[in-house]
Amino acid sequence: MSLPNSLSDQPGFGQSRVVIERVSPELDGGQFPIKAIPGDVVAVEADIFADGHDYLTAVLLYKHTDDTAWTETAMAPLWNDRWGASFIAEKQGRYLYTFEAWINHPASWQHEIHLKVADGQRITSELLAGATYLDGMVERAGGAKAEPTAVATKGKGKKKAEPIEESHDVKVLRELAALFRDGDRYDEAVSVAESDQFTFYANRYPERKYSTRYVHELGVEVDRARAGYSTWYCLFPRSAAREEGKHGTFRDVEALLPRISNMGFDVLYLPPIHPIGMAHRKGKNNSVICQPGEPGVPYGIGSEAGGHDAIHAELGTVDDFKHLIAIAKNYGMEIAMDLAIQCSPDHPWAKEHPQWFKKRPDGTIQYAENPPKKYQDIYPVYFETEDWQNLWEELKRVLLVWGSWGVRIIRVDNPHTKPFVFWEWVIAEVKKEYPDMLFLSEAFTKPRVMQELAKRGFAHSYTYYTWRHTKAEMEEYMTELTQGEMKYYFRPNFWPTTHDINPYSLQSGHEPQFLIRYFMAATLSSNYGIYGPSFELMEHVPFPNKEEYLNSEKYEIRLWDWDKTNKMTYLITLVNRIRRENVALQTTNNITFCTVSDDAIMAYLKITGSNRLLIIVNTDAYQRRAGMVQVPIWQLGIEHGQSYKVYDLLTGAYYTWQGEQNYVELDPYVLPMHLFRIEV
Ligand SMILES: O=P(O)(O)O[C@H]1O[C@H](CO)[C@@H](O[C@H]2O[C@H](CO)[C@@H](O)[C@H](O)[C@H]2O)[C@H](O)[C@H]1O
Repeated sequence: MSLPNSLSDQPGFGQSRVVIERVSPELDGGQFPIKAIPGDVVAVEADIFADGHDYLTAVLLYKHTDDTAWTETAMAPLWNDRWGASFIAEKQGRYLYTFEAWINHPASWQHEIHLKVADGQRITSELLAGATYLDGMVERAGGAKAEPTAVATKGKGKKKAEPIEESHDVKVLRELAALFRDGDRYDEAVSVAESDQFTFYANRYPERKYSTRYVHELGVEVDRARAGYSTWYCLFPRSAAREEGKHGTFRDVEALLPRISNMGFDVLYLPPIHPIGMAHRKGKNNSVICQPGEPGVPYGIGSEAGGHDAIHAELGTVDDFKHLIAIAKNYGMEIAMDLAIQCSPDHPWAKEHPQWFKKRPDGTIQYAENPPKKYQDIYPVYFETEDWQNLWEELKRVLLVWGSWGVRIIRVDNPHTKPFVFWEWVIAEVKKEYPDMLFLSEAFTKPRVMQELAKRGFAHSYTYYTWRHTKAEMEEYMTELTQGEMKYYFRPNFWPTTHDINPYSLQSGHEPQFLIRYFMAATLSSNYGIYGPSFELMEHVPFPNKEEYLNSEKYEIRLWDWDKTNKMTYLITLVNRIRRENVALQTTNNITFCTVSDDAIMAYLKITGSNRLLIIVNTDAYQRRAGMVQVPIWQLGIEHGQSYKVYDLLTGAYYTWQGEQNYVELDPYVLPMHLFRIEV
């Protein structure tokens, strides 16, 4: 908008008195969309005010980008010039929303006459002003102007206008205007002027000539439901065989699907499945020397057999992979692929597009690093290459090939070492072809960088959950994720461990600690995942002095005991079932922490509609803890002194509680958690 001293010739510029600002949500001045899933209520607010004391009307306008017309909904004043409204993002895709507001002169007029009449003043002149408002309403209701009743026709003198069938509203409004002008019916006119009928018509046919339209049209990116609620299981397909020393195949993975689906997982994430290079191939335990026969790291992508659009032959063929995707679908599961933009020196790109790799002055290429980690078996791709357009197009092509195989979820390895603008472009491009595609950002880095990736289009993001342990840390982190601006665009995906991270907190192998870490991930966040067989078996032996696993299957084929069941597999299966049956666990931001007298017991309410859960966990894996939980009964519609039942969905136990303060005791060696459904 130009400055006032430029005396803009924009129509209405000098007459628009309403200001619209401090819109929420609005990300970075409208640069990025907020996120939703179909059916979400998008609640918005703005400061809307004008000079003087006039009454205002404000509307929220929204539309799906497939629609041409905007839908309008009235905004309600909240407090101190803050206004609010909401709409439902019904379908997938992009919605836009903005605001418009204007001075509601008839409402201001009506308010003033109320005061004058109450003060005993006569309002004859005011009624005439009211009549002109009604004339305006007549016009906007589709009625012809009151005067003149004849129209001029060029060259033929005056001709009588054809009588037009007027609408009910027009007739009523004309009658009211006549009434306001009829000095003999003063009392009747005053009563109409003060009536709801007048308010109704003033709102139905508003004068919007000098309205203010908000400067931005803001976006809502609506992803499919799995963006909001998903349960991930990671496995290396080459370790899916049931025979020592045998390379696993996609068919072996298919054989595991019934088990993984019975445990309640709906996304099966596979680390890279492409040919693995020979040059600088790594050996067992991250050794830079590879012994003959060692399989290398799946992230060392590319060989003579192909690159990112090829499949590692020992796993199967493209058709086998498509078959796996189809069978997984029968079990209600999706396969997520891993995008790692890097190349073994043997990758076809290294030979065909040497300009995509940065050469050092001596002509060699520096291997990739994520300090302090060294990835000596791969070249990083050089995004500052002069040939960047072709590089981007090739990466997009790869993703479209994966889409053509039926893949609709992609976990992206280290996205934070590639330009943000690339992600924004490629995600949008791929979604044009495959609107269902979801991207998970595996960025363990600075907060601002993680946030920016989410804003640019990643549907899910890895988080710091893995390193948040105490009740205080957990509450603080959850508050940051769910109460501030991040709640609009950053969907956390909680992982207690990953194939890269064997956290110090779990290296003791202490079972209660594993159970607690699992349970919190699955109940704090609607999206969570586990590094499958390793986590189930509570694998914990570290590579010395590192947060990594000894004998990691990143470097070797492992034989897992897929038949093993234990307390962890039991808890996982049960909690995943509870997550499916309780909608309150299918959203992350519906959380309220409760005060507990013990500093290790954490309690949180999760409420969606009538589904009300109270989750209590002892974060101290070594000691029995007890304390009083303060239940915010006012949020639950429970009266002081009223008793209510809490039903533990984990154990089947019922407790009768009363009022706000209730006693809990949790022994980590028995079961360090409650998952209560509140029944009033
Ligand atoms: O850097 P991160 O900790 O986020 O880990 C991710 O990226 C790594 C590089 O792709 C990847 O590392 C693994 O693959 C490398 C290339 O083959 C190899 O040199 C590393 O030793 C191995 O850990 C890691 O698995 C991935 O999740």
